[in-house]
Amino acid sequence: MKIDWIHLTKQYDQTLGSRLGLLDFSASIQTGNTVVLGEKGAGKSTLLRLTSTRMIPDDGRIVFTINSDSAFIWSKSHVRASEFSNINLLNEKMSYVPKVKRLDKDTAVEMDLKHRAYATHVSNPKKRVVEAIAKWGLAAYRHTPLHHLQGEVLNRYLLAHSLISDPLIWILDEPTLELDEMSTRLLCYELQQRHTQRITLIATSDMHLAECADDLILLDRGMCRRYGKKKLLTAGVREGTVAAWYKAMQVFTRVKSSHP
Ligand SMILES: Nc1ncnc2c1ncn2[C@@H]1O[C@H](COP(=O)(O)OP(=O)(O)OP(=O)(O)O)[C@@H](O)[C@H]1O
Repeated sequence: MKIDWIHLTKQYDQTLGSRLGLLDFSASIQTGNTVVLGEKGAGKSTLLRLTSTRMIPDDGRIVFTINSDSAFIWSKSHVRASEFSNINLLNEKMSYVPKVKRLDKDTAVEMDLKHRAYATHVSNPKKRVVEAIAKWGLAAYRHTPLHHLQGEVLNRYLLAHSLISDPLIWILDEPTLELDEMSTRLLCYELQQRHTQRITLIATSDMHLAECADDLILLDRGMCRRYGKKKLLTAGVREGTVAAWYKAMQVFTRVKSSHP
């Protein structure tokens, strides 16, 4: 299984000019945990939104290869009515957790998880929902309407919901922003369980979570600065950690931009 991003570009339209989301981004990832790093506005969320097919690239394409018989392409020219059923098939295999502060649905937590389980045709859906509620500490919120969820609980619900379908591709935008230590540990455990057979793409500024990476992508002002195996990239810094490597890259950027 792999994802290839090929010359991906996204520009946001604004009344006072346009803003660059991503520029000519090319990279390729295989099964494992890929962590996307970069400063504010570097393009992390843009890359995740495009990959989740919630947003259409202006240029370039994304190729999702599930196995030798199954591949999907996401590009401007593929967003034609005739191709939508294909993208729906891809979306059944993919879960995306965006950064959200509130949901505007009235459905109760348990009911919504059940809907997701039935809609994605998982085996033994009732058992799966019971397990998800227990695992993510949602028992006290089973009957709570989604629009009442916030902060920590909302984030745990989003993770539980996204995992119900056991997605082949899991996309997480800053998943630990509102998580406590215990839930963060649970997330890291989940990432370790998944990494041999599935793709997980995570944008984060949490260096503890970033250590769960197999691969790293570093974005800088919409462009790919570095990407590759975590082991190889972090071998270049004495501490051998993602945090130390990322800090070194930031210092290097500052020095470079002050001596153009
Ligand atoms: N909906 C939008 N409309 C206009 N510009 C946008 C929009 N979303 C993002 N941008 C701009 O695109 C660029 C990349 O934003 P993006 O959110 O992808 O970066 P990021 O690395 O995820 O940043 P952060 O860490 O702050 O979330 C930024 O300059 C941002 O202002």
